[in-house]
Amino acid sequence: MALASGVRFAERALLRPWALLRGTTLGRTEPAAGGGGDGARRFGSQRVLVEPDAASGVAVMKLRNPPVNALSLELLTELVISLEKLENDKTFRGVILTSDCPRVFCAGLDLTEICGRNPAHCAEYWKAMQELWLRTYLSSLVLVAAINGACPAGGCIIALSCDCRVLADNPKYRIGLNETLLGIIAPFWLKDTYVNTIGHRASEQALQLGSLFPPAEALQVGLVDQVVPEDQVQSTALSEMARWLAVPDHARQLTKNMMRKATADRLLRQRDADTQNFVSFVCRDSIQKSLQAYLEKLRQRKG
Ligand SMILES: CCCCC/C=C/C(=O)SCCNC(=O)CCNC(=O)[C@H](O)C(C)(C)COP(=O)(O)OP(=O)(O)OC[C@H]1O[C@@H](n2cnc3c(N)ncnc32)[C@H](O)[C@@H]1OP(=O)(O)O
Repeated sequence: MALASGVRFAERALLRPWALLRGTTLGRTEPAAGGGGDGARRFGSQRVLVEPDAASGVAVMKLRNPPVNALSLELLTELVISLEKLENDKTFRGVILTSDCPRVFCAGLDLTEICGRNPAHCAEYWKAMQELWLRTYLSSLVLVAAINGACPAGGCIIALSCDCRVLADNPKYRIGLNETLLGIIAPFWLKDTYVNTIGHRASEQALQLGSLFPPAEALQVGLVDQVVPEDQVQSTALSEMARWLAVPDHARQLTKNMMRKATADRLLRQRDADTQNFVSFVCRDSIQKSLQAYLEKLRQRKG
C-alpha cells in the first residue's frame, strides 16, 4: 500500500549515521515465554524489549532502562532502531509503547547526558532526541502509549508523539512538561506538540508553570485519552489499538501526515540551528549549575 510521498520523504530524511552507537546490542531475537512460531518471538535490544504478535499485527515495545527509563543516548538509539525495524516489516500496523520499569514510564532526558559533558556530546545527544521525536511523531504505524508510571518532560513528549494515550490511575503517575522547574526551556517543537494536543491557552499555563498533571487532571486537560485502573492499562491500550486499526491504513496514514507534517517540517528545516541553540543553552555555567542542583536534589530525595 502506497504511503504519502511526504511521509516517505520525511522518513528518508530521518536516516542518520549516528544510529550505530556505542553500547547497543541490537537485533537479538529470543523465543517468548511459552512461545513457538515467528509471531511469538521477542526481539529488541538491551534497553528496548519488543514483543511482536504477528497474528494481530501489533507489537508491544517496552522501555527497560532501569531505574527510571531516563532517555540515555543508548536508549534513544535503540528506540529509533526498534521502531524502524517494525515500520519496515509489513506484518506490523501498530505498536503499544510501555515501560518495563515499575512506577515510571520515562523520566525524560537523562540529565547525566547533559551535565558536565562537552558541547560535542550534548549535540550528539540532542540530535538523537530530535530523531526519536521525528520518528515517533511521523510514524506510519499506530502508536498507543500505555503509560504505566510517572511521565515527566521527555517522557511526556514520547507519549504525546503517539496517536493515543492510556494512563494508569495512580496519583503518583503525573504527566506534563516540567522543564521550567529545572530552569530549562522546552524547544519550539516540544511546545508545538503540546499546543497540538491541549491547545494554546492550556499549554501557555502548563509550560510556564511546569505543571505535572495527576491522572484526572491530565484527562480533563486532554493530555491523555483514557485513565483506567493500573491492571487495565494494557488491555485498554489493546482495545484502543483495535479501534485505530479498524481504519484503512492508507487513509489513516495520509490523515496523520496531513495533521502533523507542518509541525515536523518546522524542525526538519532548522535541525542544526535547534541543536546549536540547545548546546549553547545547556552548556552555560548557570544552566549547568541548575541541572547539577536538580540532579543532586533527586539523589538526596532517596531514603
Ligand atoms: C533545554 C531543553 C529541554 C529539553 C526538554 C526535555 C527535558 C527533560 O526531559 S529534563 C528531565 C526532566 N525529568 C524530571 O524532572 C524527572 C526527574 N525524576 C523524577 O521526578 C523521579 O525520578 C521519578 C518520578 C521519575 C521517579 O521517582 P522514583 O521512582 O522515586 O525514583 P528516584 O527519584 O529515586 O530516582 C532513581 C534514580 O534515578 C535518577 N534519575 C531520576 N530521573 C533522572 C533523570 N531524568 N536523569 C538522570 N537520572 C535520573 C535519580 O537521581 C536516582 O538516582 P540515584 O540516586 O543515583 O539512584
